[in-house]
Amino acid sequence: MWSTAQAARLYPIQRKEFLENLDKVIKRSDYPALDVFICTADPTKEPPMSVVNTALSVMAYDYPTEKLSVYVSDDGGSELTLFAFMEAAKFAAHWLPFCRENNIVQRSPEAYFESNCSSSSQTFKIKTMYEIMKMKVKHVVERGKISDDHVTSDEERKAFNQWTHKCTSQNHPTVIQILLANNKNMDVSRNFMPNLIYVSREKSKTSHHRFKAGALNVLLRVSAVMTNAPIILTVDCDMYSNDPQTPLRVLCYYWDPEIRSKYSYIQFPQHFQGINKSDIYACQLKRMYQIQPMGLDGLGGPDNAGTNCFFSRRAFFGGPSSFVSPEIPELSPLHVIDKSIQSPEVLALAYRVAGCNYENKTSWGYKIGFRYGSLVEDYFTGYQLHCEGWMSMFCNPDRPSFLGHAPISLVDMLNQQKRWVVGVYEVAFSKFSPMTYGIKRLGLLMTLLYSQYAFWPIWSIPITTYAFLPQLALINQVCVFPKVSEPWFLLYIFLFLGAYWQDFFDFVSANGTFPMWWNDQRIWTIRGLTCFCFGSLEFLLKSLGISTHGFSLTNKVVDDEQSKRYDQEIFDFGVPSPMFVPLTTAALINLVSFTLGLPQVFKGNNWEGLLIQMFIAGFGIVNCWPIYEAMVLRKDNGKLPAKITLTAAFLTWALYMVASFIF
Ligand SMILES: O=c1ccn([C@@H]2O[C@H](COP(=O)(O)OP(=O)(O)O[C@H]3O[C@H](CO)[C@@H](O)[C@H](O)[C@H]3O)[C@@H](O)[C@H]2O)c(=O)[nH]1
Ligand SMILES: [Mn+2]
Repeated sequence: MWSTAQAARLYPIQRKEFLENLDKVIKRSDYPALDVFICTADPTKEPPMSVVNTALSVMAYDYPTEKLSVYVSDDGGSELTLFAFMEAAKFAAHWLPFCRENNIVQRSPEAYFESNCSSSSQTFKIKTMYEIMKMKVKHVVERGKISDDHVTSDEERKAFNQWTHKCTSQNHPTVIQILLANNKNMDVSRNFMPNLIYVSREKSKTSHHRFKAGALNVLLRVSAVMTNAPIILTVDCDMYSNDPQTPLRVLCYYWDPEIRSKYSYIQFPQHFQGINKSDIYACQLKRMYQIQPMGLDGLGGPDNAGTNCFFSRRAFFGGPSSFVSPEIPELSPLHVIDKSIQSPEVLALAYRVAGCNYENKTSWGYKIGFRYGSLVEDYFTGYQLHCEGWMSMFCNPDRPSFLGHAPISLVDMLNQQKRWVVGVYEVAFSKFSPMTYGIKRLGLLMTLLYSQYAFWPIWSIPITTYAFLPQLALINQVCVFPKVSEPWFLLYIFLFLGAYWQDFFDFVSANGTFPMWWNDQRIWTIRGLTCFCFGSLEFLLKSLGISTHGFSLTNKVVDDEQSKRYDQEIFDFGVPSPMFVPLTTAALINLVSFTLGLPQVFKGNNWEGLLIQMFIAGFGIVNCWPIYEAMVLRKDNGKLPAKITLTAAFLTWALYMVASFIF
């Protein structure tokens, strides 16, 4: 595991773009078109207003509006989301010129109004407008239906009539709604606005919808029919643009034909907003999102992170020198659009390609488009593109190009990463495993790095071993490590200090602080005992055909009490998740073994032999501190449920008995 990570240290790259030179090379009128894909899947878990903010922030890009189209995929198939977007389209007519005329850099309205924005009367007016929209959308979402007085035109009525009482999120026809067209709709300053298109693909119980990858493939096809831009940006609904010049940065690379013919995507990192000071859940994932991609960039390119990524459309249709043509010519990246997006033929074809049976007997998801077969469709797609011979790039400007929200409760974070575990195993143990398939196509170094992710969850084996074995042995006075006086002792000290120092150094060089790093290593041990174990088990059960699993959305709604605890840096256990059981058991075993070991060591009973074990148990205790607090000291709703504590106490006793029997 350690050696796979070393490849990322060999050729790290840090890039810089010189936007001021762009004008010397390209005229604004020659900019290539850009299609933006935004995914959302459930109006209750992903508040529509947050999706609206994502969309508004990219619609306000510093980019010619006639070249810009924003497609929103609503996998929840909800008229509430459509309603929110109808409101957003109206608000955009004010927001876009406001940003342009006042040179606003923060173009997500929510983030802008939260920051110390100017207090001019114009700002006040637009803020009021935003608040009214927000209230209206919130009200509609809370009630769960759209009352007649919210529908203002026949066109809107017609759109909502597509929902019948039979529609559910898993079973409904396609709805495609052009909310803004860049040759028709003008803002209040009489400039055209970008295209804004709502897409809810057809879903039926009888055909697999392939989660996010399926949604993105529908957008790939619908956008091919409507605008067919050569550049595609994918953004999740929990992110927003934090820099309106981001597409210009992309052009700095993309405009070079040499680069265009070799590179499939340019990945921007995920930076998060609202993380507490020492990032108690290590949600920034600094290593995965910021440190490693720089290293990968020097070897062949970063893996894909699902969001904040600019793709070349061509990359979805075979390798750089082996074009795979789609089943109908209208979907080809080479196809030239000669009709307006509102024309009936275009719409009819768009409806057809969004149908749930359209992909049957085609190459979509296998040779074309985003790839199916893994819950981490982003990792898998990026990997497949690299295997086909594409390269990719990592671009990390000083001002974060995108900002997003990370889960702020422990269980949300663990559930999210449990899904990732299942996803990476789906790749690791498939015919596409980096060890067998990747190695022939990627070379050794890239294979090592892809394997590092594919086999990421096997960390649970050493972590679980270290959490229990030395401690149980300590309780029974059995030494499992060399004595202080033996030369091997030094090896352990060297490995421990070396690994921790290297880890710390990496972290701090990526602008991390000591408390952040401390939490990062704590969460690493927690993962090993929770989501890594449970994800592996889930994957095993699935492989044996005993259970199935889906894409469990990461929760994006938080209650006030929870976010207050988060701001105070207090761990949130709250729900009785089975994942907490091994964690709490480990916490108790470490405590028990340390307490029982201490008097023995003081008495001088074999202290030389037990020192490392005492150290590990002590280290475990320090790391488990929030768990003890949550177990006994706290009274709030985030404390550890009594059920978990009791189960863990029983297991601790059982382990103790078994161990004394064995040792
Ligand atoms: O059936 C689905 C499921 C999810 N989504 C969308 O996928 C995105 C990511 O979902 P989220 O619940 O936020 O998952 P995260 O774990 O936070 O996302 C990370 O991991 C995913 C892979 O598991 C990647 O797709 C994401 O880009 C990456 O940020 C969201 O916009 C969802 O709306 C869909 O469109 N359809
Ligand atoms: Mn997310």
